[in-house]
Amino acid sequence: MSQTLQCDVAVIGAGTAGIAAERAARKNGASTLLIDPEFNGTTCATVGCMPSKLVIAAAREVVRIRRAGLFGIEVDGMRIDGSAVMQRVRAERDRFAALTRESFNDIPKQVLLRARARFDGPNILKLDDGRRIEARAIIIATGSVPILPDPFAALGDAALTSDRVFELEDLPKRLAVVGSGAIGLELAQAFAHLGVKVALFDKGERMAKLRCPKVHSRLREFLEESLDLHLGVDVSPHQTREGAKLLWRGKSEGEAVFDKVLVAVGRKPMLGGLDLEKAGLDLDDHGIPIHDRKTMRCGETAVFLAGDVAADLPLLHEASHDGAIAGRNAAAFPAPIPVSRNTAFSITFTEPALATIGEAEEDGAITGTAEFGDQGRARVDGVNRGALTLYAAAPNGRLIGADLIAPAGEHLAHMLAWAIQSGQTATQLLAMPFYHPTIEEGLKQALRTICAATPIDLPSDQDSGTPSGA
Ligand SMILES: Cc1cc2nc3c(=O)[nH]c(=O)nc-3n(C[C@H](O)[C@H](O)[C@H](O)COP(=O)(O)OP(=O)(O)OC[C@H]3O[C@@H](n4cnc5c(N)ncnc54)[C@H](O)[C@@H]3O)c2cc1C
Ligand SMILES: NC(=O)c1ccc[n+]([C@@H]2O[C@H](COP(=O)([O-])OP(=O)(O)OC[C@H]3O[C@@H](n4cnc5c(N)ncnc54)[C@H](O)[C@@H]3O)[C@@H](O)[C@H]2O)c1
Repeated sequence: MSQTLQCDVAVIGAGTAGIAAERAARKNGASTLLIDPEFNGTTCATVGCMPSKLVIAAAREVVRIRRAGLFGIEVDGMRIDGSAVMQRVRAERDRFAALTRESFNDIPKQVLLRARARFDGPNILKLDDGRRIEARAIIIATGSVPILPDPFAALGDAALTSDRVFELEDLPKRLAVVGSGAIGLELAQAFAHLGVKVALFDKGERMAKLRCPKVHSRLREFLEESLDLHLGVDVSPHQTREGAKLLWRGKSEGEAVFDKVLVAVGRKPMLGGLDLEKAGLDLDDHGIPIHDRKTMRCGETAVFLAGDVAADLPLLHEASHDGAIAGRNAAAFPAPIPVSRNTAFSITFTEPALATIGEAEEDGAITGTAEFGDQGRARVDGVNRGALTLYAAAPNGRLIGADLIAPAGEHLAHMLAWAIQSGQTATQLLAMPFYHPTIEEGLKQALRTICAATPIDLPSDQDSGTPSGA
């Protein structure tokens, strides 16, 4: 007879969300089980955030070296050793992945079950090693996987997804990137800066869900400095003796042959093989269990979601927050405690960084814009390019969102997300200290435009002028 294990909370998937969920449930007094077939490290460490940022870090050094001439510094004989670049990416990536695996040592041994789980009833899981689990509550934290449409899969080894791209032994000579979401933008531009001949394609005309046309057109301009960009096109791939041939039709037409094609057309929640129909869950039109983001609970059931599988905001910090919420609420089942969620924001690590924060649309929203061409500190550092649009609510100028592509963009994005979450108005932000000369001073222009559109005066003890180069 198969062994049956019992626990308060069973967590399926030991990624960022699952680890956080198990930890939160155990901290809240629940007996837990954490199930994963691999315990191989998270998507973030192995094939996601960290290896992609390692490629970008190498590319950033190239950009800096190329910029040195601006300061009167000539760097002769720069040579990019593609194999060394990719070796460092993998070595550092492996270190991050090993650290994640080591963190499993902090979890009591009996909690970890190396197996693949599926539902056998609303509170019952069946493992592929024959064991069964009866749990008071179950958290699904199985992540997401890259989408690889059949015509691209037919390219065989020439087709890459983010799961395989970091395994490249060397930089390809010609790379097509299909999809201009976060993965496509980051990797297309980074590989282009590393000397790869890159073409980036998207069937849509708006990249990275940007709302501000001005910020979008600056992104376009910056990308086109190093790669060929084709938006609004249908791409069809063909395998030829010379390599992978792509034909595209739509807003532009053409064909070209590439050594590799990075397919970055989105990720799908990993729900296949879970036998969800046995869990008694209501699904939405995309097959995702309907859940409440404030509790991560699925309807009135004892099942919770956490991380990419929930398909809300497939980002690392959201996965770990989902996990903490789901874990605590699964432990407290059947009395979950709703929480309010953080201001949504995403940063795409292009050069310069791109960010969308909060909301753009609201009745009577006021906008304020800033450009970085003449911004003091940005000019000093030779990074004076970019645009920023702030969105604020009428009538008092409370900040609700922003789109930006700007120097120090990731830091500006954090500051703005924190200001938005704490309900600050443009006037209140302007009353904060701004050091000089910094890129943060570049915000003043946009904040002042918003203040001017509200009935609330600028703080009377504040100078409304601009120090030299601010
Ligand atoms: C290339 C790339 C770059 C990224 N860059 C960033 C970034 O810069 N910043 C950012 O915020 N986000 C980034 N992300 C997104 C981020 O990596 C994800 O949002 C996050 O890793 C999701 O974590 P998760 O716990 O939901 O999933 P995962 O870490 O994938 O964990 C899911 C786990 O579930 C297990 N599992 C699946 N099915 C079963 C089953 N039936 N039984 C048991 N276990 C199962 C899997 O083995 C896996 O261990 C990036 C993603 C990619 C792909
Ligand atoms: N910096 C970061 O935070 C970061 C970095 C990388 C990934 N991520 C996460 O990973 C998720 C997945 O990233 P992604 O870039 O794969 O997906 P995405 O959903 O963000 O973008 C996919 C893009 O592919 C396009 N597309 C879809 N089908 C196509 C086709 N057949 N031909 C041409 N274009 C097509 C879409 O129009 C879209 O622009 C992101 O949503 C993000 O949450 C985050």
